[in-house]
Amino acid sequence: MVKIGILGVGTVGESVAKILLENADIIEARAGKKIVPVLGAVRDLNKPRDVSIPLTDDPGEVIESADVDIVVELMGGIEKPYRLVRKALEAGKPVVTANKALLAYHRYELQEIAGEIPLFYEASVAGGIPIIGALRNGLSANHIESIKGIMNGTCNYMLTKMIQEGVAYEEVLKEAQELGYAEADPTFDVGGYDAAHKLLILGSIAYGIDAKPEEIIIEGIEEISPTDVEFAREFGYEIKLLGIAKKGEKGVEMRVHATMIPAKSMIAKVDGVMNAVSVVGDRVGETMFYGPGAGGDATASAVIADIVEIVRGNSGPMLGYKKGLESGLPLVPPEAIVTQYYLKLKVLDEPGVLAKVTSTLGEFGISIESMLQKPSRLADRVRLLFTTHQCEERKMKEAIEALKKLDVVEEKVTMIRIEK
Ligand SMILES: NC(=O)C1=CN([C@@H]2O[C@H](COP(=O)(O)OP(=O)(O)OC[C@H]3O[C@@H](n4cnc5c(N)ncnc54)[C@H](OP(=O)(O)O)[C@@H]3O)[C@@H](O)[C@H]2O)C=CC1
Ligand SMILES: N[C@@H](CC=O)C(=O)O
Ligand code: NA
Repeated sequence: MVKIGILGVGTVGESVAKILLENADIIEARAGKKIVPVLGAVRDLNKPRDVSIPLTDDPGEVIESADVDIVVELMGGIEKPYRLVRKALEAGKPVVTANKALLAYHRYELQEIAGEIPLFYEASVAGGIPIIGALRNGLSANHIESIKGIMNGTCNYMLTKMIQEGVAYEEVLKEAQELGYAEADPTFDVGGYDAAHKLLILGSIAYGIDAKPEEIIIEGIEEISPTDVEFAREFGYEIKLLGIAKKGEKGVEMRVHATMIPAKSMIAKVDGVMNAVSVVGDRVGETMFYGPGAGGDATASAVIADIVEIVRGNSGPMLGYKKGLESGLPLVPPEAIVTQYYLKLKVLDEPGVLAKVTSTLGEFGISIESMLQKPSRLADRVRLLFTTHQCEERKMKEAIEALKKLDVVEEKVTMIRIEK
């Protein structure tokens, strides 16, 4: 029998304990051994729970208990779980975690500490989708060309409900929290940070990039308006919060932001809490992984898959080597990324305005791909919408500052990156 200790018996932890108990027969058949949750740590021992396992309010007790063979970390946070996971590994106990914030900051230190002790983290990226397993195992023969996808269930659920049903931002965020999709601090979701944590984990497995969240572009969905969605559709695009990691001549681009993607693409059709990640390998070509990105049971499914792997005796390097993987490709600095852009400007409706705007873009070497002019609510203003050909982020940022200084342009200029 293998005994499991769970740090955090909340949305995911509770589901893990329940599934281990309720699906014990099938799990035992697949793992080859009985797997039993024996102890959980929580903050509040008096809170009602949906599952009955022994509880403590001292996480250290779970790690130290001679009765616990594998430690599962599902409490969230960064430094506290780091200390606990480290302690468990140093005590020689395998660890499973769903904590992407922890891994975004400490994955390489933990890989070092773990050594031969298994440290598995399938649930940390795209919830129930086995994307870590796909990269570590199924696609291990490939150099990875790109990884692109919807990696935050809360944002995709919110965008879908806001766009398709017109539900207000605050209301739909509350729904996502009640459904157990959102992080303890939901600004991690809507601000793009959670998707960035996941992207960094994938970027380490695919490319050996040892970057921190502060080193990549992270933008959320707070600024996306229904008007942008409507205009995006006129150009044939949908808007999704994407994580993108792409190998190019200068290294690896990594970024998270609201993105205009062709309405006909598969990812554009992914709605609600579902995530989808496209991985292009140099030998296999494009592969696509789809499934629930958040929620107790879906996430617990991935956590238990890791436990089963450990019980079967699998391990291997947690991420792969830090240096030397993909010839030590560097991270491309945010200002050097190259992509296409959508711009929305409100301008005075008078002769010569369009020329001023297009010549300003031209000064920064930005070439216009298509343009639309739309009436605005104010009679003396119009909206100009552009999509551009590829240009460097630095040039686009400089051009936006120059546009804002034109006397015919109103202060706010909306920019959304396009990914084809
Ligand atoms: N929810 C989801 O869909 C997904 C979550 N994750 C990750 O899984 C982890 C858990 O998420 P989730 O289950 O949603 O979070 P919850 O907030 O629902 O659960 C957290 C649990 O940890 C306990 N806890 C927190 N701090 C401490 C502490 N200092 N000492 C003891 N116990 C503590 C809480 O106790 P108490 O119950 O008493 O408050 C609670 O039981 C996070 O890292 C999250 O990012 C990953 C993928 C999907
Ligand atoms: N808050 C996250 C949970 C899963 O990782 C999300 O919404 O995707
Ligand atoms: Na996963």
